[in-house]
Amino acid sequence: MTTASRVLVLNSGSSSVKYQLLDMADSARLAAGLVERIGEETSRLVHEPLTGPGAGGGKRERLGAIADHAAALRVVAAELAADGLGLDSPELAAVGHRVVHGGTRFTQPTVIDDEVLAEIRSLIPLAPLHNPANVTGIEVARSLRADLPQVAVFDTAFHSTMPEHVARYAIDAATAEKYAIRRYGFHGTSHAYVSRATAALLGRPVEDVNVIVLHLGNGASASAVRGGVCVETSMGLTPLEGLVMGTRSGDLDPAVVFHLARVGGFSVDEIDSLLNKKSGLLGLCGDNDMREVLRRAGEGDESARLAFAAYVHRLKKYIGAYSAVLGRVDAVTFTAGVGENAHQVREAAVDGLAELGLALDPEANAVRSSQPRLVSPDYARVAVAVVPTDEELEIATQAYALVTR
Ligand SMILES: Nc1ncnc2c1ncn2[C@@H]1O[C@H](COP(=O)(O)OP(=O)(O)O)[C@@H](O)[C@H]1O
Ligand SMILES: CC(=O)OP(=O)(O)O
Ligand SMILES: [Mg+2]
Repeated sequence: MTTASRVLVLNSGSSSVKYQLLDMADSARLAAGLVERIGEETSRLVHEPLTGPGAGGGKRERLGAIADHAAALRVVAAELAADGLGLDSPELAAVGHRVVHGGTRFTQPTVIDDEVLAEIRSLIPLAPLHNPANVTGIEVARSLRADLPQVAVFDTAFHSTMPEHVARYAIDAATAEKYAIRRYGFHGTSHAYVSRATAALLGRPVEDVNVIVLHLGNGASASAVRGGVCVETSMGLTPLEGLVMGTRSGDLDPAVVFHLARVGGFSVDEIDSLLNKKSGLLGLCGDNDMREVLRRAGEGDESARLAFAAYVHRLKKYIGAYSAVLGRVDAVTFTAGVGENAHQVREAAVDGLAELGLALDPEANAVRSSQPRLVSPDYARVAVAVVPTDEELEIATQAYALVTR
């Protein structure tokens, strides 16, 4: 039995790496940071040691080009080492990796060996913005510390409980089977963590609570969770389906793709890039950051107002749809960058849904806080909650449970 109780979590996104070092003996955060704008001239690292000699000194920032994820991870390792928290530490029990796509095979946290890594690599076509960065994270961590267990925690895992008739697309069954075409769902560690935290906030057992979770970050997804079990989610084969996102379209008529190809002469790659990188809020108004959209909309900018209205309309549709899926809803919970911070989005999404039992307390909704909280009045049949997500803590918890089992 090992006494090592620390877990380093790497959450690699398409152009960023978020990381945390946690001590699972008491769930304490020992260091945290972020590298963003990887691949650009203006890359930025923010590192905060929360223990050891560097603690108390606040955040350290480094600016300057970081070419790719491998370079970013080396910089992260060096920052941690500078505080005596490097990968060579004997107190490390594991590295936990967020892996976005786990396909049909990975529905549980998994210790990574060569074969598992090859399988994660083979899923790159289903998550081209995410899985390559996840693979790089695993390779770099292994190269720095070969003896340490590396654990993959999959975004798709929490959604693997969706019933077959929810997960299947209504297309030819043999074709779907041959190409593994079905709805997988993403942001699962966040939906799992936030749905549990919502039950705790309501003071009720998870088994008794039905929650609609709205994870609104750069990528955005909704899920319907019945008694702690996911029964429906808005993302599908890839993280493109569903809500309007920062740069992704979410739902559209698939014939848009044929039309662009036949009439517009677009290649498949060009359409992929259009829908994943140049759509959503960015496509509608030229800005993908909700802060900027809100600022411009507040100044009367028409395209920003349109983008906001389209974003909120899609949210409302999913709240309505998932109310029908669940039958009884106890809470609607907002999380991630937009959900936790943009009170205007929460207000507009819930507006007009009194018949579904939803109402907001405007004063509570306007309060800025990093704590889980209710923003609905006591009389509301359905609670509206804001719960900060913590994918890193959830990944560390799952990874640590696996390696100490
Ligand atoms: N104060 C704020 N008001 C509105 N939106 C915000 C605020 N802070 C962050 N955001 C939004 O949150 C998004 C990032 O969310 P986050 O959950 O960190 O995303 P990801 O993990 O996908 O990178 C930003 O693009 C921005 O639009
Ligand atoms: C799966 C997904 O969309 O992740 P992110 O929001 O980090 O881009
Ligand atoms: Mg995220």
